[in-house]
Amino acid sequence: MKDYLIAPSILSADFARLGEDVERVISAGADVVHFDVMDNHYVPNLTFGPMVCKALRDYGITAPIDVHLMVKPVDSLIPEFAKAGASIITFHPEASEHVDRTLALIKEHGCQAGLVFNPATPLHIIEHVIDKLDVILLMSVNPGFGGQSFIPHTLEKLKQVRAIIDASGRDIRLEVDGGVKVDNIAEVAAAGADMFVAGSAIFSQPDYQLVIEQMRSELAKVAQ
Ligand SMILES: O=C(CO)[C@@H](O)[C@H](O)COP(=O)(O)O
Repeated sequence: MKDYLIAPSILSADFARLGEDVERVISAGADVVHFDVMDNHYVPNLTFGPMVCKALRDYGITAPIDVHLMVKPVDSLIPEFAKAGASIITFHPEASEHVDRTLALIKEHGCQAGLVFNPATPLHIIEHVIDKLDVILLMSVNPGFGGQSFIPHTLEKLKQVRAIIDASGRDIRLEVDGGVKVDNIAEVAAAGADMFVAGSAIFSQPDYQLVIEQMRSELAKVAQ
């Protein structure tokens, strides 16, 4: 099977017991912690910042932390998140005045770098910065909230980005975020994604391991 990564979005975790809940989901078989940073400016919701990322590291979380910045401006938070233990930092091109500089800043701070595309954001910028990308994240919902429905048009966009990545010959993860569930993950993988953010699908269930196993068994059905 392809090397697929499952990244639970802790937006849907139990904030009152965050360390415990994140440890539980990683022990249940998740690969990456997806850490949604919202500023009530770029998106209409407010979550957490570098202090909470550091608190998870101090608690003993060693899994990669995938920081998705839904903030504007972006740059001042990058050193803070790198210091706090982020592994991957992604941001929205609309939120940075200088996308190339922001990507370079992430890499200078020792993290993997990625761009995030909203459902209506065009993809043309990728060709200008592909040499600096470790991750491309396609939003399959409008950012700001968990529990929304997957926007079907994302499947076509995933196919386009998969073709761009394959043609580049570069090792770039194609991540998808929003409305990913057991019953659509295979279709999303078949369109080209290899990293799956899932919040409500995992954290709303009593048995995280069962959901993650069901997702992996759906992924095992995808033709290579
Ligand atoms: O970034 C976001 C929303 O802005 C996501 O990470 C959601 O948190 C995913 O939640 P589900 O759609 O899986 O419930």
